[in-house]
Amino acid sequence: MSVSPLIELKAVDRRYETGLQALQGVDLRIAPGEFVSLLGPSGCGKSSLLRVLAGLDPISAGQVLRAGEPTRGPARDTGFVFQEPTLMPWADVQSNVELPLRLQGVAAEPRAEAARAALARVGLQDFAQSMPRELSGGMKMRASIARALVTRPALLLLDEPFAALDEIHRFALNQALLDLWRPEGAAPAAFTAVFVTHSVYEAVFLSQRVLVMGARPGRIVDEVLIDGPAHRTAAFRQSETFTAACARLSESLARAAGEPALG
Ligand SMILES: Nc1ncnc2c1ncn2[C@@H]1O[C@H](COP(=O)(O)OP(=O)(O)OP(=O)(O)O)[C@@H](O)[C@H]1O
Repeated sequence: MSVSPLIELKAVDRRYETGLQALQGVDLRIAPGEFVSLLGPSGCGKSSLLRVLAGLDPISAGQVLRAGEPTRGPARDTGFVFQEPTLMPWADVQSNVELPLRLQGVAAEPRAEAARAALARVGLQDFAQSMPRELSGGMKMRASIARALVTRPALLLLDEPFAALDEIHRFALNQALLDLWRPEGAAPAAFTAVFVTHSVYEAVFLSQRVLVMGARPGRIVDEVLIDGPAHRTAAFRQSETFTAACARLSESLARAAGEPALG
C-alpha cells in the first residue's frame, strides 16, 4: 500500500476481562477510501476487531494508529452500524437520524438539514416523520445507515448490518451501500468502509479486499483482492471474477473454520 493508511493495527492483541483472548497479533492497514470486509466463522473475533478499530475497546498489546497517530478512546469521525438498527422507538425517523448531531451540540436548523440530506441519500426522504415501528426491516436499516453517515464520518464500520434481511432486501441494501460509498463508482469514495459479514457472496460483491479471520485466538489468516469493476451492479454477480473470488474465499473460510470445503 503506497498511500498512508487511514487506520493501522500493529501486532494487536485483545484479551477480555474473562481472560479470553479474542485477537492475537493482528496487523492491518486500511487506506483512505478502501472498502474492506472481514469474513470468518462465528466467534472468530470479527466484532472484537471492529470495536478495536472504533476505539470502543482497549487493546492488551500492540498499537492502533489513526492517520499515523495512536488512538485513545472512541475514535472521532467514525460511524458504526450494528446488526440491529437500534433506533429509538419513541422518536420519529428524522429525530433518530439527528441524534449524533444533537450529541455534538449542532444547532436545530443545520441538524435538521443534514438529517434530511442523509435520509435522501438512503431513499427515505418521504419517511422522515414515520415512527420506526412503521418501517420494514430494510427501511430501518437504511435509517440506521443515514444516522451513521449524518456526521459525514471518514470511517464507517458495519457489523453484519444485513444479516437479518431476506436476500432481495440484502441485495438492494448492498447496492445502496456501494452507491453511498462511491456514487456511480466515482473516486474518491465518500468514506472508508470496514464491513463484517458471514456471507462470502456479500463480501465479494461489496469489497475491494476481503480479510479472512480464523478463531482461537482471532487472527487474520488470508487476504483476497477482488478485482471487480469500479461501478458494481447486479451484473457483477454473474461474472467470472465474482464466481472465482467466491470459490477461493469459500475454501479459505472452510479452512479457517476447520471444516472440509464444500463441493
Ligand atoms: N464482552 C466480552 N467478554 C468476554 N468475551 C467476549 C466478549 N465479547 C466477545 N467475547 C468472546 O470473544 C470471542 C470473539 O467474539 P466476537 O463477537 O468478536 O466474534 P465474531 O467473529 O464477531 O462472532 P459472530 O460472527 O458470532 O458475531 C468469542 O469467543 C466471544 O465469546
